[in-house]
Amino acid sequence: MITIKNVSHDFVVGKKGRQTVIPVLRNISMHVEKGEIVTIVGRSGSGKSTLLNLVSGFIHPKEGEIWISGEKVTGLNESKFADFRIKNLGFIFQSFQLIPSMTAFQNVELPLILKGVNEIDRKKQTEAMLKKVGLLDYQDHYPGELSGGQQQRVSIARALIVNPPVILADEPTGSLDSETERDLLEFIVELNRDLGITFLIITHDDKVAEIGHRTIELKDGQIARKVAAV
Ligand SMILES: Nc1ncnc2c1ncn2[C@@H]1O[C@H](COP(=O)(O)OP(=O)(O)OP(=O)(O)O)[C@@H](O)[C@H]1O
Repeated sequence: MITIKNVSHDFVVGKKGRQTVIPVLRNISMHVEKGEIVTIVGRSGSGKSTLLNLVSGFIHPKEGEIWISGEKVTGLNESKFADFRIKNLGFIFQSFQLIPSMTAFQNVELPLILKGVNEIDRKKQTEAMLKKVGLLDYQDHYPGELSGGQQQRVSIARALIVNPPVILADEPTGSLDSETERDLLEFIVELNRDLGITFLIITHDDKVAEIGHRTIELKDGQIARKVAAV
């Protein structure tokens, strides 16, 4: 489902003439099977977010190739990647990334507008998705009028609305209390089991790492070890 082949990446920082190269990822190769939950752990600065940003196409690897759903995404230009993203990838972020001036309904509906779905179908699909995450009664609430767990559910509904085969999550429970975190992790496991969605999740949190069928540790930009789940 996701194949990362010999990917290396560095950032160049500083003013012209005094630039420094920061090597971040070195020769990473890994594969995520369809229907797997793979969690990526590692200390702060080990390159987790950089790896996720590369898979998401927000940055491009200096070396190596990334394949998603059988398509080589390395080398796609911005507009082709945007098109690929809307069809294939859903995102869950620690900070939810909801649009504050839009209601829960409008936030969830947005990817359908980008995809060109007509208004009647959008309403049907958005309401069905809000029902699925238990928030139909909150559809007219703005993000600021929802709890952290409810906001994260809106962001999951927004990720799911286009039926992506893959969801990429960056510290998905980082802003939640432990009870809400447990609910959300159960929900992710359910989505994986019932809908076969593949998850690639980066986290600091052992409870999140535990839901992975496999956990991969990054250390200084390299894969340190692969741990099979019990
Ligand atoms: N846009 C950027 N420009 C320059 N350096 C960057 C950039 N993004 C990340 N880095 C550097 O790359 C290294 C890895 O960062 P990254 O955010 O991938 O680590 P991480 O494992 O996700 O850390 P954390 O757990 O703290 O989020 C760090 O040294 C960071 O300073």
